[in-house]
Amino acid sequence: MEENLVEYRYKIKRAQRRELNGHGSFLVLFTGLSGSGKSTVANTLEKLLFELKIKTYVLDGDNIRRGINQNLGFSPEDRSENNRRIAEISKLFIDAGCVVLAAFVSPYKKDRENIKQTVGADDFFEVFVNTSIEECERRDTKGLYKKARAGEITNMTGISAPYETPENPDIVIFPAYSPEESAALILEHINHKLVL
Ligand SMILES: Nc1ncnc2c1ncn2[C@@H]1O[C@H](COP(=O)(O)OS(=O)(=O)O)[C@@H](OP(=O)(O)O)[C@H]1O
Ligand SMILES: Nc1ncnc2c1ncn2[C@@H]1O[C@H](COP(=O)(O)OP(=O)(O)O)[C@@H](O)[C@H]1O
Repeated sequence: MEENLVEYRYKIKRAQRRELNGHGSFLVLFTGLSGSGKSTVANTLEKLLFELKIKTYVLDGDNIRRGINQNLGFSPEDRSENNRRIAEISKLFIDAGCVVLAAFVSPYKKDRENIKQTVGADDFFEVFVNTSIEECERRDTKGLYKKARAGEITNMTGISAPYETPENPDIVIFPAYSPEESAALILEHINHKLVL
């Protein structure tokens, strides 16, 4: 990091923004294989929160990679950098008073740990979307698994790149739950974080 940088202390603080919004702000990180249901559940939860007049924002792997992270691929180093930037973006949104719903494969334990450290443990909630590789491959919503099996995609998580299962997620979601059930369950578990 550049050593001649001094943090400018903003006059309006995070606590004041939370007060203005009337609710807490934090990151809900959805991690799991491609096709596990991260985006579906994150967007279903956002709808529930939106209806409760909670200020939210969804950060989704595919979308972020089409914009700010378009220079990154799927090597372990690029995934780490992708996750690092997501953490920093989440931190800004949390500072702005929003509940951030981030849906990323985030396959490495170290990267998820770094995200937690960046936003702070109190402002971090980890959702493991525990859908098996077999089920994700059966869904193959984007045709990526087929391409990976054909050798057209390298570094495909679950096929030719690892997914390190979360050891201590705050909640685990299974495919037996409908997206609505999953969202409602997560809401129950994050409710206390919303209360100021
Ligand atoms: N090789 C490989 N492995 C995994 N995923 C791949 C790959 N290539 C492309 N995609 C698509 O990119 C999305 C995953 O990007 P993420 O930013 O979430 O991944 S990571 O956290 O940096 O590992 C992922 O989105 P989701 O399907 O929503 O998970 C895929 O659509
Ligand atoms: N119980 C479930 N929960 C979430 N998604 C499910 C479920 N059952 C089937 N699906 C389907 O699986 C797919 C998951 O895709 P998506 O949400 O984009 O996953 P990811 O963001 O993890 O890649 C969607 O087509 C969704 O409709």
